[in-house]
Amino acid sequence: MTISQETFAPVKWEGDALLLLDQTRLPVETIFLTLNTPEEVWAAIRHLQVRGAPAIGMAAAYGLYLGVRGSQAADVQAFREELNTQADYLATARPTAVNLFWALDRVKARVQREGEQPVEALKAAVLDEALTIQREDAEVCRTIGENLLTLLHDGMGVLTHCNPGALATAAYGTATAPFYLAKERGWNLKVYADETRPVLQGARLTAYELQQAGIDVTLICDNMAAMVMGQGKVQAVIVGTDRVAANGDVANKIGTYGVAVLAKAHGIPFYVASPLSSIDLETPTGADIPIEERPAEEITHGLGKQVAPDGIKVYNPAFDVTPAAYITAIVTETGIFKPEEIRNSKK
Ligand SMILES: CSC[C@H]1O[C@H](OP(=O)(O)O)[C@H](O)[C@@H]1O
Repeated sequence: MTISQETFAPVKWEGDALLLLDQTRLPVETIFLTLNTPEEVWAAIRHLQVRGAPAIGMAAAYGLYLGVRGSQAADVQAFREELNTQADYLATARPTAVNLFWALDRVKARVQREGEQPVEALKAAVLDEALTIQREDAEVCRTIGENLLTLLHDGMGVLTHCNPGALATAAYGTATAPFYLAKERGWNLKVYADETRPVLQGARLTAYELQQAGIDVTLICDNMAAMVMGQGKVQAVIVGTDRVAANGDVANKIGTYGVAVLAKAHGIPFYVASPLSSIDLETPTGADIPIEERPAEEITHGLGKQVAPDGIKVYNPAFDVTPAAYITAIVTETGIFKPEEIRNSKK
């Protein structure tokens, strides 16, 4: 690998502050923000300065610590109430990626497990759990990559959508993890990255991180995916996810459903890379996944340039749901699963 995974770390706890790589500035500028309050973390998540399900969870966990590190709570109960208030606030940043809620719940459960400790010890436990979430995510993503590699071979063409990359995780990414591991093994996978309108995570982030790592990546417009598949350039599709429902339906960046239909039409396997932290067995089906709608300006003023008439009606769902029937397999750190059997991934 020509570049360290550290380069892409979306968030870093350094000293006594949260450093956040502002992903709205990539690929042209590499700007790190120092965040000191939960309000700043909330805004960074909402405005996609940090994005990607695992990275959102990590940022929220650190945001929770920023919210309680100054607590003057007189006892454990009062501290827990403050913690819950901050968690409830951070949980309103974005609705679809279950990792946001998973991470907040995990920190709260850690404090619950600590029992009757001095408040200062509980604060330390909050930070420790946030650090642990980030540390574990890197290993989870590498394992997902190793499991995905068993489905691929040297020289394959693989299409991906949005940025399920190192920038969305602690390292390696989920769907991009096999690309990095293949590079380490000397394989030459040919990656086709959908630009992913309207926010262009594929063009701005996936193309950037894979190119920086010396991986063979070709950027295409979303409307070119069918042609690339029809030309036989793609032998597999791998995408990330923001939430997997109990029946194997998958919420992911808008446009994923269309790619899955195209893959099926071309007889191309469609894999979803998902850490267990993105699998939500409490959500029965894809129809129950809240889909975030984002500002019209993301479409009418793409990257600041007006491209549509004033006052035009806009529909801007940030995610769609791919039915389990279009998914060949969901690949987690615990193995490779048929979507309808995703419950087994957590056994
Ligand atoms: C590995 S999770 C990445 C996931 O998150 C992206 O959405 P957003 O950029 O809006 O946070 C997209 O759905 C990716 O697949």
